[in-house]
Amino acid sequence: MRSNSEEAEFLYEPSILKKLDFGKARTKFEPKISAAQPGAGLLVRPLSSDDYDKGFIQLLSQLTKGGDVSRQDFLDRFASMKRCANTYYVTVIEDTHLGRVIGSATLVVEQKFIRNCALRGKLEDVVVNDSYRGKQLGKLIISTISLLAEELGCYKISLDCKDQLVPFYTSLGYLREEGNANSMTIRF
Ligand SMILES: CC(=O)SCCNC(=O)CCNC(=O)[C@H](O)C(C)(C)COP(=O)(O)OP(=O)(O)OC[C@H]1O[C@@H](n2cnc3c(N)ncnc32)[C@H](O)[C@@H]1OP(=O)(O)O
Repeated sequence: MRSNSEEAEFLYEPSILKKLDFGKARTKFEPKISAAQPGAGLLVRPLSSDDYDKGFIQLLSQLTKGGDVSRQDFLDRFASMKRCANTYYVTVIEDTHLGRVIGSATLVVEQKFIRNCALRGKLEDVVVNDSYRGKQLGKLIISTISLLAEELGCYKISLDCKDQLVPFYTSLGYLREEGNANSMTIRF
């Protein structure tokens, strides 16, 4: 499970992304793209331990407060996520010409006892670099995560988002279920 760079490693096995059937995606791509064929100069892959140097943390700062994450902080968190096997699927889009991470989203797979020890997916931390927006890459990374959740056997996937993004996620198959669409929070 090595990435391109000699010592770098992927967070999870990349081959699973090639298996995803974009014929089952809940949106249309025009022109057609998929995780296996995202377009010239782009690569959809798991987060790699060398992505600190490819601008991953700067990308996340376009989503929310990134904070002052050092290379060691990044590597420690990467290793900690990797130890939680089959749980964290941080997935990125790389501009391979520039060697920069320009999109990211995370699937968290929660293990449950209910529903015969089911798995539930959560979509987290979706972001596309602002100079790459409007080119279907948001749709691509979210569809990748949704199909990955299905491939891994999750019985559902859900997300929290701001009101203004509801139409966007609705166009990707996410629904506000009647009587069950509240997200509640305590902030610390
Ligand atoms: C669960 C979470 O993580 S919620 C947090 C989501 N992330 C953010 O808000 C971070 C900042 N925003 C971004 O990174 C991007 O704007 C994203 C990820 C929301 C969308 O990325 P893009 O690459 O621009 O999306 P993409 O090109 O696939 O857009 C697809 C469609 O959604 C629409 N869309 C994109 N952003 C928005 C938005 N904020 N509100 C409503 N519609 C939107 C586009 O107009 C487009 O519509 P079209 O197909 O009819 O032309």
